Amino acid sequence: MLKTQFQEQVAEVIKAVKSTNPMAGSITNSVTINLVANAQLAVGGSAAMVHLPDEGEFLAMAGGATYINCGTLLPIYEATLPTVAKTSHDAGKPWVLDPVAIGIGTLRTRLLLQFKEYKPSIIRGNASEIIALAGLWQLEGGTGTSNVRGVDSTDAVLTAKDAAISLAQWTGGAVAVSGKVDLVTDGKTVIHAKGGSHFMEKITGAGCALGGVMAVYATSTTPFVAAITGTFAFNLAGRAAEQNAEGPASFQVHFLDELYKLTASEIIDAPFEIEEV
Ligand SMILES: Nc1ncnc2c1ncn2[C@@H]1O[C@H](COP(=O)(O)OP(=O)(O)O)[C@@H](O)[C@H]1O
Ligand SMILES: Cc1ncsc1CCOP(=O)(O)O
Ligand SMILES: [Mg+2]
Repeated sequence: MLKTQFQEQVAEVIKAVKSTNPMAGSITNSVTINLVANAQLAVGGSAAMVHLPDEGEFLAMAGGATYINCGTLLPIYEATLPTVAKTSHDAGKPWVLDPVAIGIGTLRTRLLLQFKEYKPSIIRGNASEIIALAGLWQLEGGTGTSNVRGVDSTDAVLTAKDAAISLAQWTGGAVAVSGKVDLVTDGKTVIHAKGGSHFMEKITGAGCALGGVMAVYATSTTPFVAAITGTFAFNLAGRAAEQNAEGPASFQVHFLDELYKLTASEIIDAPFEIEEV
């Protein structure tokens, strides 16, 4: 696809979400739940966070897409997460997976393994998480969880390229690897997108919020375009927020303002390169 065709589709979904206020429900971690909801609202979406299986199922059917983030697991999630993933998959509804902290504990490993058959429409993670998920699913480019050190990446984004491509080819959706330069792929085309801010590594939840925002965009376009749109929005808003930030706390405040202010005509300024696989 041509660069201008991506830009047109990204501008379209930015406009559509602002005018339709689509709902994307989330089952997400207790550390960053508030930032996720605020980021979803800032771009024009509607947020709803739940923990229980029947409530998750309800949101999956009522909303346009669902976000699952396994950051802080509790025993109830053993029932909730597979129910929501299966409901979304069987209903043909898009769902976004953030495999936060893959490798910690047996429940997380079991759930992430189970998600393979429910084919998340978008998988979003940092490089270490994407490599580890491909490893868990026994796909090319994946390895064990040896480089996962909690929730932060110890790998460079480009080292996760093969893992991202094989995950996308398995799901038929999109995979986004975040970092200084982000990589988004649908298994055929790879987008390399620049921008953002070093402050995004100094606040917790930039990645979680990005997954939640991708779910909002996934209500209104293809998984690949939704993942690209979220990535561009965060790169532009992060870059702009840094101009007025004195540290991580003021950065987070400015970041939400910049996400809110971002328009369809500005998003076409997001810098990116296209690579065909
Ligand atoms: N050093 C950086 N420079 C610019 N943007 C960054 C940097 N690190 C992360 N980001 C941005 O922060 C967001 C979250 O990415 P990341 O920090 O990799 O996720 P996670 O929080 O899951 O580890 C993405 O939008 C990414 O582009
Ligand atoms: C710190 C932490 N611990 C468990 S989940 C979580 C949040 C991780 O958020 P992000 O990956 O977006 O920085
Ligand atoms: Mg993360």
